[in-house]
Amino acid sequence: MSFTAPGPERLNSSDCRIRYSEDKSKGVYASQKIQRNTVIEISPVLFVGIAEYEQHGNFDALDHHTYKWKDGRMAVALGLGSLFNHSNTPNVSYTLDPRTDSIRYETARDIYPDEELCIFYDHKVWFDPVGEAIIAIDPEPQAGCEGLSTIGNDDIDQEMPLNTDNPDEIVHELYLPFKILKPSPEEEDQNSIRTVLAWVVDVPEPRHLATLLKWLKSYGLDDPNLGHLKRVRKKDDRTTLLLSIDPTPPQLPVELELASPFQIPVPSSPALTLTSLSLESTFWPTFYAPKRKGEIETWSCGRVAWAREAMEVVITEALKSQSEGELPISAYMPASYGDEDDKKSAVSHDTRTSTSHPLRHAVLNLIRQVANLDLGHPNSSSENGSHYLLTGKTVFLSHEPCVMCSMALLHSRVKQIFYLNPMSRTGGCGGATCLPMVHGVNHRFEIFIWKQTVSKLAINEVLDA
Ligand SMILES: C[S@@+](CC[C@H](N)C(=O)[O-])C[C@H]1O[C@@H](n2cnc3c(N)ncnc32)[C@H](O)[C@@H]1O
Repeated sequence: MSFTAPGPERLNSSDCRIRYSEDKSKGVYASQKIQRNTVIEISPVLFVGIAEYEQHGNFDALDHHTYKWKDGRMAVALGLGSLFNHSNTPNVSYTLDPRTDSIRYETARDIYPDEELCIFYDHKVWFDPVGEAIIAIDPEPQAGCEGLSTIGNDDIDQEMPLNTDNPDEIVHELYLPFKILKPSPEEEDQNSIRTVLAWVVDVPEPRHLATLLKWLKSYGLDDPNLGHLKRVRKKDDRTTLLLSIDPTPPQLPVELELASPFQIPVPSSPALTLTSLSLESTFWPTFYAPKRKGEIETWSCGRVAWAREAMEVVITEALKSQSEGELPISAYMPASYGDEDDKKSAVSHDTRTSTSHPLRHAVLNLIRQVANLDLGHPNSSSENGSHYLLTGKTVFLSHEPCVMCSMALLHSRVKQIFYLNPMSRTGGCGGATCLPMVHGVNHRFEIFIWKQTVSKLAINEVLDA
């Protein structure tokens, strides 16, 4: 029997062919250009019951061609379905259709003649994948194939090959190499509204308002920190003007013969939801800015490539740390994507072992390093601790930060963090707790969890990372 016999000429309407390669044996290839989102194959499936599979399927060649169906049965895809090879950057997505007991394969991008058509099996595969260029694959090969990743609906996560020709092309959330931890909407009540004390004054004569508004401006009291609040409140025939949030009362123009200003609590930020709008407006009329809440920024190919590169640095640095006798934990703050003026970057390791100091975590070392960088800068300001601030920056981490480090990141005003290995027992960003989402903290940052964990960097799960 020949293992290099060409497959049949025309297999389906998309004219896909079977070809052989030394590394992967059979695979599916395009023989002409295929547009993105084209259904190239619908494979009916044959089912193998769980008991039957455990007795037989587990041990024969079919094991390499089975899909785990959502009800636990194993499914053998007929047609081309069993011949798609795996890629971490697949160009074909697949969905299981329980109504018709079939699997539908669709191109995730434009395909060119002679390109191999690959699907994404799972983050852990049981063989050494050939031709992968992206970050370290979990090296633990599994004894047998336990089926391709469990699929049961359309929400399978897949990575899309990045379009290097067009770095601005938006990558669909489904194809991102990371998950976005979305905060659940906060329960809002009167007590959850954050307020500051502001000076206000009653203005019995509405004609004085214009004079007072001009006066506020000339005295520099048109504070941008009050931009989320309306200047005037009209309630029950009473007109009140917002003056300032300074600790001392402003000196009002005497000729207007106004009563003394007084202090009241006003919301410290704009209303992000309609509920908070009505709650905040009971304190003082507030502007509604719904877009700012939980707004998830879009990810372009260029930005995803930047994040991948940063994760590669994190892995390399964590392994370096390990080779130096430390824990394999690292943190990396790259220059911000798309900001040519931002050159600030820093990388750090966990140094608990060499320093015999329990607080020398990678994150704390990173923040300390940034502080040192900034203190050495001629324009640095150490006022209010601002020299250690990571405002607007992204930090990439080999592990989910512990509660202490999560709090330090929160204080540092970091914009977002990415981490590889979750720490379910000790993590402060989704594991044991999620500090940026705790009620009452004064800053929130976005959390992105890389879909692929790296077992080479595994540490004891009760350790603080
Ligand atoms: C569903 S089959 C795919 C078709 C298979 N190549 C064949 O000739 O029958 C899965 C098997 O293909 C091989 N394979 C799939 N993707 C591969 C990859 N990226 N690198 C190496 N081998 C791969 C592995 O041996 C795996 O068990």
